[in-house]
Amino acid sequence: MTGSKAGPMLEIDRLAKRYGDTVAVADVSFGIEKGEFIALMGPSGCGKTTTLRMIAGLDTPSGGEIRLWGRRINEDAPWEREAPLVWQHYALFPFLSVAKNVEFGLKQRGLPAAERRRKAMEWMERLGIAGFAERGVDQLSGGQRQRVALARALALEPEMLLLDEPLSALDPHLRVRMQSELVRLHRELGITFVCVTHSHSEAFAMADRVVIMSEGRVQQIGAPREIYRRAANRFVAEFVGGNNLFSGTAAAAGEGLLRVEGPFGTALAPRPADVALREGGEVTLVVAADRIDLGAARSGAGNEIEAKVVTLEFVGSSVTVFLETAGGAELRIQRSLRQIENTPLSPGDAVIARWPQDEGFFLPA
Ligand SMILES: Nc1ncnc2c1ncn2[C@@H]1O[C@H](COP(=O)(O)OP(=O)(O)OP(=O)(O)O)[C@@H](O)[C@H]1O
Repeated sequence: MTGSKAGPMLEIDRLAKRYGDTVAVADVSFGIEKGEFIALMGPSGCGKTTTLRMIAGLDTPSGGEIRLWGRRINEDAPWEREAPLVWQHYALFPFLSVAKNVEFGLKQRGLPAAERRRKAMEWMERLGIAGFAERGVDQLSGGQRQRVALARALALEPEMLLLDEPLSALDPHLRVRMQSELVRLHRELGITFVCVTHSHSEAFAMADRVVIMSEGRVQQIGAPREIYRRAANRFVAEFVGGNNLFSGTAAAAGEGLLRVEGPFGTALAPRPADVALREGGEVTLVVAADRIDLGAARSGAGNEIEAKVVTLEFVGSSVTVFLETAGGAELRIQRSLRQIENTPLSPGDAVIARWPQDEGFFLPA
């Protein structure tokens, strides 16, 4: 093994990929630590799959560098890479048994038959598919096939596992179960996982850090909580959902606070120290929908906005209440079903939306 083991395991440095006139990846840089679970997320066409394919060695970058333990690997074929990067998807061999599928990569590596079988059995047991070892993969359910694909990838004992939309073919119930199985495997094995997904819930439930991409660029990298609670820009604030974006004019309000006035009303929030927001300029205040409370009357504390209930949307045990302010701005509030049951609401009701000043933050100008 060459290269130093200090610093990130994998470095993506100003990576770019063009197909003719199409820019699939414009300029992407980030590092991955050994043992991390990273999710690449973004809207369709943002370049996440292309980024993963370049890490896997299935596509050659047009610009920039990929370094594994400090060594450039741009031109290395997948099988030449010091750490085998495993592409995990659904493509199993339908004419081979489960065991033969799991053994496949080991056979290619020239492992003796007895050792292949032993290793394959170990992984099949670990993933709960040993009982189907001799069955054809076409006789398995979606979830069982997914486990075969995982066992086949993990039998190679890779340093890094690359997963491309690993759960998208499963039904919602199974998806949630496999999601926690992937998290458990990751924790037990200590292998680095890099997963591409378009699903917020998947990325935020599984990953240590999420990389949010748009138009071939990274918009934000951070722990799920960090991204939810403090979006770096408008794209992320809108993409992750669950946020209110209030636009208006800024005015100083003393004591490190900035006031914003707009169609939504008036609110105060901490004046950002690191961002140049001009008084009298246009600013956008972000307030998470689950941080806003509802009341029947003003209390005189924090930010309070008068509004009318427009509609309520029920999803599982969570409710989104859509409100309209006197100035015609939309405001959304997220509550649990239980909270709503305690104070029933109907369209047309007049309410006060309130939140503490330090729950809001301004987007960079
Ligand atoms: N082989 C190719 N030839 C030409 N254009 C390509 C090729 N592969 C990808 N692209 C283009 O590059 C852009 C990024 O594609 P990519 O597959 O990386 O996006 P993505 O974020 O994974 O999207 P999705 O979630 O839809 O899979 C898209 O505009 C796509 O059409």
